[in-house]
Amino acid sequence: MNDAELLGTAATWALLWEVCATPKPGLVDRGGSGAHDDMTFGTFLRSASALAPHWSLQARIGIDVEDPGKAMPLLRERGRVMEGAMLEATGGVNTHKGLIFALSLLLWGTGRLLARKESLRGRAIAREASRLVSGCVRAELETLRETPPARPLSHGERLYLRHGVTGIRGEAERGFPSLVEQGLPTLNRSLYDGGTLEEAALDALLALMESCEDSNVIHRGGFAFWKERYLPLVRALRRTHLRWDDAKRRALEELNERFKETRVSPGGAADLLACVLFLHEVEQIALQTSWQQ
Ligand SMILES: CC(C)(COP(=O)(O)OP(=O)(O)OC[C@H]1O[C@@H](n2cnc3c(N)ncnc32)[C@H](O[C@H]2O[C@H](COP(=O)(O)OP(=O)(O)OP(=O)(O)O)[C@@H](O)[C@H]2O)[C@@H]1O)[C@@H](O)C(=O)NCCC(=O)NCCS
Ligand SMILES: Nc1ncnc2[nH]cnc12
Repeated sequence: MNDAELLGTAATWALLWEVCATPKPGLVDRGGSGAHDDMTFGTFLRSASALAPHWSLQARIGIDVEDPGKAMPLLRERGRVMEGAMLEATGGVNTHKGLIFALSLLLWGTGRLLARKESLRGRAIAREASRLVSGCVRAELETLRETPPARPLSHGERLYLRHGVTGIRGEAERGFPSLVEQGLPTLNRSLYDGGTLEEAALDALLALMESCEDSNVIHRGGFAFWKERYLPLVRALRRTHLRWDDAKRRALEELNERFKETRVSPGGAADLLACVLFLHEVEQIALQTSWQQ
């Protein structure tokens, strides 16, 4: 396998682990469909399979194309092909749209560092990736105030205009702070403490739920719900259950039941979890190959 193919495999591995990790509150996992009535575990496997051949091409752009201004249109073009493949595989359901965007940026960042023979640490990859989207909150969201488009606004765009929520764009532009300051360190700490990869992934998911502006939760539950109910609930669960035991699993299952009733889905945090798993896998591969750690 060449470097781009190896990175593509790491991306698919991350998508599969994200959906397999169980129990996830409100999300699709091996136990069920959470708060979703239009997708199942099988839908995610189909989506991940359809996306699998494309990730190495995004990594290849990273290895070959140095200039972010030249790389971004190429990544977008491939991203649109990927969205088409996803929709075809899932019968029109949006399983991984946000992730196609975020992971394509990270694959480019990883490819760049590889080409420059620099250290492949998660933080460095995220910083590099953010160069692709510098100024995008202003360019894509703030300008909506001055020139509203004729088409319907996306959930993310509407939430920015109403509440200043920057969602995935803000996360990417700021160098993915939820990934590098919360998700990845939490995953590593949990593994260091003896947790399984699944337990560590669930710990990372909770950390991401508490730290990111999840436009999926906010659009489904409302801004006040997110700030006053959802965030305190997640914070309390994390503080009460520091270690893995039956009580912690039960608490996650109970939260899943609550989210199912209220249709709350932390889809943005799920996408970021796949990104954390990808960064973790890249760091692991770097330990075992000639890549710089
Ligand atoms: C920039 C794009 C990602 C497109 O943005 P768009 O404005 O079209 O979409 P958003 O509404 O902003 O949401 C994008 C998806 O990103 C995920 N997400 C949300 N918050 C975060 C976060 N804080 N960090 C990371 N990721 C986040 C989220 O994906 C999950 O939600 C899916 C379900 O979403 P959706 O269908 O909207 O929700 P439902 O409730 O199911 O819908 P209804 O049935 O009620 O309608 C779930 O599967 C997760 O994957 C958001 O959905 C990019 O795609 C794009 O257009 N790029 C082209 C332009 C570009 O490149 N711009 C550069 C910008 S920096
Ligand atoms: N496991 C999951 N469930 C629901 N939405 C998601 N978006 C990304 N992963 C997801």
